Amino acid sequence: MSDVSPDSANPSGTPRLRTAAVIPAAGRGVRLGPGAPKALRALGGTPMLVHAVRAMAASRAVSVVVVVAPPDGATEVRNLLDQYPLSERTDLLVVPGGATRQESVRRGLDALPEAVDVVLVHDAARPLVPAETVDSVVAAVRGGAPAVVPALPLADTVKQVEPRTGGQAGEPEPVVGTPERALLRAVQTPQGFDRATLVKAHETVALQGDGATDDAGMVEQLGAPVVVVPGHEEAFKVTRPLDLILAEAVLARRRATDGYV
Ligand SMILES: Nc1ccn([C@@H]2O[C@H](COP(=O)(O)OP(=O)(O)OP(=O)(O)O)[C@@H](O)[C@H]2O)c(=O)n1
Ligand SMILES: C[C@](O)(CO)[C@H](O)COP(=O)(O)O
Repeated sequence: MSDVSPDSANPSGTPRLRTAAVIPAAGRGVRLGPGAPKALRALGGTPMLVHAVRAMAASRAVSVVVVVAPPDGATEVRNLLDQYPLSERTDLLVVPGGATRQESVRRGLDALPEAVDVVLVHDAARPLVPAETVDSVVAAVRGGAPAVVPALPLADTVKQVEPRTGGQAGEPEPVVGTPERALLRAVQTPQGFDRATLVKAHETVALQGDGATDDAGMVEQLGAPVVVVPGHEEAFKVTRPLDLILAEAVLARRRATDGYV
């Protein structure tokens, strides 16, 4: 088993290398519908972002959390998070985000303390990821994988289509293939990385202007290996209104059975 013990000073007093979680939370949440930025919307009466920060801090491997706030909202987010203090072993930083998820993650990476060698990138929009999933991602990175992705097999058959851009919504789209479902995985976060690998991916791929939808995709473009570990069905992303209903139900069950706050 790899070392996922808490980060702290070692007996000689030299700071140990540390694991940080960057939480991009600067999106609007257009698909969720009108309202406050998605990360600040309530889930069980508590902002979704607070659940996501707690989910990262619940892993004893994580000692630094960097929240990437909406570009004009870093002070507001800092003040909000100060109302939900974390344990003393977790440092919290808040920085302003950018226009795209990729840019927001890069700003989070720029804020990392020097001693950090492993970085998790976790969507604020996945507030209910269990600590075991976080731990298994960190363990795989500390075990030597430069990029680790939690993922689940697909429940639906997937079709590749020729998209009808500019046409009427709902216009039939020709199917051009059916990928073999057993070879596919639906990817979640936190994705875990050796820091140097992720920084290089962000420098290189971002410069090429490629709009990768996840961080591991950028590492793939570098040609570095990426591995998948089992994800968790409760690590789903709150994207559309129905997801919020599901998240409320999961949270209510946890509060009733696990004493979850
Ligand atoms: N400029 C952006 C865009 C997205 N994100 C973050 O990236 C995560 C995953 O993105 P997604 O669920 O797509 O969030 P939104 O971009 O907010 O959603 P939408 O596309 O519906 O607007 C979210 O935690 C979101 O806050 C970010 O930090 N900066
Ligand atoms: C990173 C991610 O959550 C992995 O599934 C996903 O790619 C984010 O995509 P989105 O389009 O920003 O929701």
